[in-house]
Amino acid sequence: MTVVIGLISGTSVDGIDAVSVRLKGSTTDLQVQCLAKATYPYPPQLRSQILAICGGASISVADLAALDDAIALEFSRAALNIQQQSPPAELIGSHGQTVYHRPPYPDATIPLGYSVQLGRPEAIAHQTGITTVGNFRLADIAAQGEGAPLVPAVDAYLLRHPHLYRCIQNIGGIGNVTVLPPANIPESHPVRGWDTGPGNALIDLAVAYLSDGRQSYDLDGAWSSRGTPCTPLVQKLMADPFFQTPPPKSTGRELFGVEYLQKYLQQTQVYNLSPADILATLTEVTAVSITHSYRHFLPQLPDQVLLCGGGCHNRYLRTRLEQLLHPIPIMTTADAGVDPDFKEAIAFAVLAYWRTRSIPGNLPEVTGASQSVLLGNIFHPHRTIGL
Ligand SMILES: Nc1ncnc2c1ncn2[C@@H]1O[C@H](COP(=O)(O)OP(=O)(O)OP(=O)(O)O)[C@@H](O)[C@H]1O
Ligand SMILES: CC(=O)N[C@H]1[C@@H]2OC[C@@H](O2)[C@@H](O)[C@@H]1O[C@H](C)C(=O)O
Repeated sequence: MTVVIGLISGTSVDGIDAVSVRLKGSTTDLQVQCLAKATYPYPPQLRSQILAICGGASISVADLAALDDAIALEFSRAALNIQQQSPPAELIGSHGQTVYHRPPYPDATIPLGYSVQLGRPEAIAHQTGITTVGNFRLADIAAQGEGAPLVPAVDAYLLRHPHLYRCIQNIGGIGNVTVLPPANIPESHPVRGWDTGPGNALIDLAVAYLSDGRQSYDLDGAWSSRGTPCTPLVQKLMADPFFQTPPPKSTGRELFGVEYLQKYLQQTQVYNLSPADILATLTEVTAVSITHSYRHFLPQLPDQVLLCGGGCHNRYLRTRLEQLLHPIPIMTTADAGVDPDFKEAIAFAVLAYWRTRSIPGNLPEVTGASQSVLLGNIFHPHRTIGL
C-alpha cells in the first residue's frame, strides 16, 4: 500500500485539483482509496497570466522561467496542504499546467508533437521533500504519440463494467472520451480514447466576454438554457477538420481558444444571436461534437455514458447530451465510485505510482504512439547529508 498525492490544473485553468490516495495492486488488481481531496484556486493574477500565454501572448524566456516557478510553488503548496489532511505520502504525481499543446503532424520540421506543462516537478520535489513524478506526456510524444489523452489508461482499470459498453466522457476545458468495451469480451476490442473537441473552454471565454468579466462560467448552464442553439451555425462549425478526423487525436486552447471565439462571435452577428443564443450554440457544439465522435468513430453506440469534469455540472449541456443520445443513460463516474471532479488528479497519482514500478502508462491505441512507454521523469528531493 502506498499513499500518493495527485495534482493537476487542467485546460480550464481554474485551479489545482489535489488528491491523496492509498493505492494497492498494479493494473487489473488496482485499488484506489481516496483519503483527501481539494481544489486550490490560482491567485487571480497568476490565472490571468496563464490564460494570456495559453491565448498566444508572447513571453520572454526569463519570464517563462519565473512563471514556471510560480506555478511550481502553487502546486507545492497544494501538495503540502493536502498532505496535512492525510497520512504521509511517499510520492507525488504532478501533471502541471498545460500552456501549449501541438499534436504531431507530418509536415512539421520534426514530425513529433510538442506539449508544454509548467510547474516543474523537480521544484515540487525540492519544496515538498517528496519524490515527484512529472513531465508525463513527453515519452509518449517521443514515441510519435499525441501525448494525450493519458487518463484512458487509468479509466481502463477503474471504470470497466463486466458486461456493459461504456464511454467515460470528460468535459473539462477540452472534452475527451475513454471507450471501455465490457471486461468479458476478447482483447481484440481495445480500450480507445481521444479528444472530442471543446468542453467548457469556449463557453467560459464567451461568458467572461458577455458578462464583462463578472462571471467566469455558465453556472449550471442557466444562461445558455434561456437561449436557442443556431443549427446552421452549429453545422458550419462542425465542418471543422478536427471533428471529421478519425482518432487518434488531441487538441487544446491553440485550436479552441481566444482566436476561435473571436471568429465565432463575428459569425453570430450574421445570425443576429442574443447572448443566451451565443452560449446555447457553443454548448451545442460541445454536445454535438461528443455525439458526433460516438456515431462516427465507435463500432457501436455505448450502453452507458459516464460524465466527469466540471461540465457534468452544467445541467443544460447534460440535458442536450441526454436528448442527442436518447435512450442511452447518461450518468457520472460517481455512479461507478469515482469522484467526477477529481478523476484526473487520481489518474496522475496512479500514473506516478506506475512509473516508479516500471509499468508503462500510455495506451498506444489511444495516443497513436508506436509502443507502450514509461511515462514521466522521477525527481527525488535533495536531502543534505546530516540533516
Ligand atoms: N456548476 C457548474 N455549472 C456549469 N459549469 C460548471 C460547473 N462547475 C464547473 N463547471 C465548468 O467546469 C469547468 C472546470 O472543469 P474541469 O475542472 O473539469 O476542467 P479542467 O480539468 O481544467 O479541464 P481539462 O479536463 O480539459 O484539463 C469550469 O471552468 C466550468 O466551465
Ligand atoms: C495537453 C493536455 O493537457 N491535454 C488535456 C486536455 O484536457 C482534456 C483533454 O485535453 C486531454 O487530452 C488532456 O488531459 C487529460 C488529463 C488526459 O491527458 O487524459
